[in-house]
Amino acid sequence: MSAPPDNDVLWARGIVKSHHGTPALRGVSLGVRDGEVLAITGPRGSGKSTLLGCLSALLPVDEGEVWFNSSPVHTLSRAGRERLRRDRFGFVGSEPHLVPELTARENVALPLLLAGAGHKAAYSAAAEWLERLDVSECATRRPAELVQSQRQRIAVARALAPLPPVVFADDPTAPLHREAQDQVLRILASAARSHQLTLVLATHDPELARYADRTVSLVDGRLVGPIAPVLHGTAATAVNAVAGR
Ligand SMILES: Nc1ncnc2c1ncn2[C@@H]1O[C@H](COP(=O)(O)OP(=O)(O)OP(=O)(O)O)[C@@H](O)[C@H]1O
Repeated sequence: MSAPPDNDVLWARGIVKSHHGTPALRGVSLGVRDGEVLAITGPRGSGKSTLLGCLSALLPVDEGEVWFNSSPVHTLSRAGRERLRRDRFGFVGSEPHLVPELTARENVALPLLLAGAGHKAAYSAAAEWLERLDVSECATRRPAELVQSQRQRIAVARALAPLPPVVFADDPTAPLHREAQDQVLRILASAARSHQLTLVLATHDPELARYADRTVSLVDGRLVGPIAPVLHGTAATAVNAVAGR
């Protein structure tokens, strides 16, 4: 087994994954560099969510390897994967799953409090992120009192507030209209860049991939197109250089 390159925060090789016998990934190899904003595009059903799930330790792979910071993820137990997700990863899905009993500010402060932050620091960070996401006015309201697009902005604030090393975003702008999509993606990408977070963004809309440093495309469970899977090793250095990687 060869070790992943040092500057890749995530590294996957030959991932195969099926859902109840339906193949979703058919041998995906990919490296994500530390601090990179990477977009994974592809049509509906091409395997984007499954790839994000495998990279973010939500789903165990059927075959292949996934590494995070040079440590294997594919060999972790379920509890180990859960710990990794809780401690190191942030996640924004296409539906905002907020705690209904908590206000917006409490929802955003929650991961910080669980990570051991003091009450004052957690609440002031939460207020700051709500402001950045343009939903300060929602701070003391509960999810049921808000519209879907406000809830989604709060979910984005909650994912970013603890500044996890890697944020996974699976079609995060699905509930938003076009202008808000651009604003939220701009905030996600700029927060990632200013805090040196790695952002892995899945979207079926190639337009939205313009916020990324690099885009890879999935079709039918395979990486395709002009942007090939990231290769490593001496022989690959020239190929990657030509491809601007
Ligand atoms: N829980 C599941 N059970 C059965 N099949 C599934 C499941 N999740 C995904 N699939 C199938 O796996 C394949 C890849 O799905 P996946 O959701 O990863 O694609 P996607 O590119 O993210 O699609 P979308 O853009 O619609 O979210 C599809 O054929 C899909 O129907």
